[in-house]
Amino acid sequence: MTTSPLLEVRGLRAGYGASIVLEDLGFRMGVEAVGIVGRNGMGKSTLCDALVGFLPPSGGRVLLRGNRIDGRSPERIARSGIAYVPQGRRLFLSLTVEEHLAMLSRRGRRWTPSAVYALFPRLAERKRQRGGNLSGGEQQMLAVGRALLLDADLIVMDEPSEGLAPAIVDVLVDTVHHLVAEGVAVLVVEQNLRAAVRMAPRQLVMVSGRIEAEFAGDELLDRPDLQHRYLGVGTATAPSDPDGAGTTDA
Ligand SMILES: Nc1ncnc2c1ncn2[C@@H]1O[C@H](COP(=O)(O)OP(=O)(O)OP(=O)(O)O)[C@@H](O)[C@H]1O
Repeated sequence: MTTSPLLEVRGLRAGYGASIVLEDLGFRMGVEAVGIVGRNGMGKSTLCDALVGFLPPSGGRVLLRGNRIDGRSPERIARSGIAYVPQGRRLFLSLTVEEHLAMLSRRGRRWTPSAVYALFPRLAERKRQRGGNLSGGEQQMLAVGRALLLDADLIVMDEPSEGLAPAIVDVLVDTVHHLVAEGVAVLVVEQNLRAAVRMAPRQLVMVSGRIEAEFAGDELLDRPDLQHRYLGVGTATAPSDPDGAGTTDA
């Protein structure tokens, strides 16, 4: 008997009005961390929005543990088991850390605000601070913590390392590994190739709205030719420049 993968995406098509962004996009993942990398404008954020129901797909299928979820509302998809940490974190600037967490906390769930504070002790210290007074790293921790309270099977993160100090990126990398060890899958869109490789042992490369290639481990980090081809990393970038090689920005 074959079991369904955690997430299976087949022939996905989505866009904005007449402009089709995702076309025949497919991949599968289990309880693991998978990175999505690619040049700007290839459709990575559109894929996140299509998976979580913010942008209903116009074709194809999204299956979570074998059940179709495409066409469901974002609320139903969240209840089905996919949580979203959107780009820019989208927190309430006037609500405190504990108010954010209390809003989503429900009796009987595995993830509680205390469990989130145990994972991110920094948030416990900042409990009474408003969203607008948190640092970028603290906001990202809160956005991840909020997603965890949904007890999701899969967390979709759109550019979580954006604008964060290296030490906070380390915390995020550890968090992703911790989640996978706890049975929570993570699909992470990253501009920062180095961060993507550290978070996820599989990276899928998006080109013009499709998954065009897949790489394992740090294969991409050692291949400036592939970085140039798939990620637009310039040939002018010295291979010894860790920041240049670490970003997928063109
Ligand atoms: N709300 C929108 N309305 C119309 N077009 C959009 C909208 N959002 C994105 N697009 C277009 O869809 C395409 C894919 O954008 P998307 O943001 O998904 O790419 P991306 O790979 O996430 O890039 P980036 O890293 O720059 O965010 C781009 O051509 C973009 O201009």
